[in-house]
Amino acid sequence: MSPKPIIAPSILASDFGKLASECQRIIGHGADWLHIDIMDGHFVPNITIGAPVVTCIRPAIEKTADGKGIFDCHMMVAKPEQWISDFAKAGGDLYCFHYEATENPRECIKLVHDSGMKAGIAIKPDTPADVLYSILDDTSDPDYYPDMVLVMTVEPGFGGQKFQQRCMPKVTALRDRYPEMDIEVDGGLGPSTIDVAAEAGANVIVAGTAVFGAPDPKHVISILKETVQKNVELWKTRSKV
Ligand SMILES: O=C(CO)[C@@H](O)[C@H](O)COP(=O)(O)O
Repeated sequence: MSPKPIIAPSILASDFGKLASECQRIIGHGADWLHIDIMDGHFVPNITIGAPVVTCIRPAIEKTADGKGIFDCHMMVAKPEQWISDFAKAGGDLYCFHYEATENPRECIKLVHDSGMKAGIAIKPDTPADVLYSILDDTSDPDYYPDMVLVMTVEPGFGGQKFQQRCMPKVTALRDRYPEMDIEVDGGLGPSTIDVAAEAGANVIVAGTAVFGAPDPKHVISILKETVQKNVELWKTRSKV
């Protein structure tokens, strides 16, 4: 099955003073998922929110059968294994941890699946994509297989940074090798950078500043989604060449 376009605005760019209504507003504008940036001050030099805040916003967002309202928790934390059960209880749907933060990524995927959440695995801009190949090539046990890969396009830690185009060859390599995988990109994405990200092969688009800061977020979300959609056929042709 072809990956579908998924737009996941990062709530880091929202007004935290009215977080629940900000989440509702952006879902109302057509966002598919909410990307929730969890930072612990250790893995990255910044602190954001934890599971109690996720618990508070969960009742405000309905999850629908077609996959809207998913809480995509990006765990920029030093010990990803430690928070799995808290985020599962809080209503997280997808728990995306960093490859660089754990000694045993396969075991971490299994623990996330055991908690009832989907598992994502993220790499920072300087981490090569091929570190993931042994995990992604081994389809023998779905418990140990990630549901999504996240290629960071900025150094994790802060919103509002410049998109790093140098990360695109990793997205292309992953898309060509894993045509059905959900591949997320995160950092500096918006109407001016979506073309290269979508052409490379990203289908899950995180955008914070570009969506929450836009006068017309609905328009921005539709540009992002349509651009991914236009590229889905291109990826198929490319991977056959
Ligand atoms: O994980 C991060 C930053 O660490 C991202 O989710 C950013 O928060 C995205 O924000 P923009 O670059 O779109 O403003």
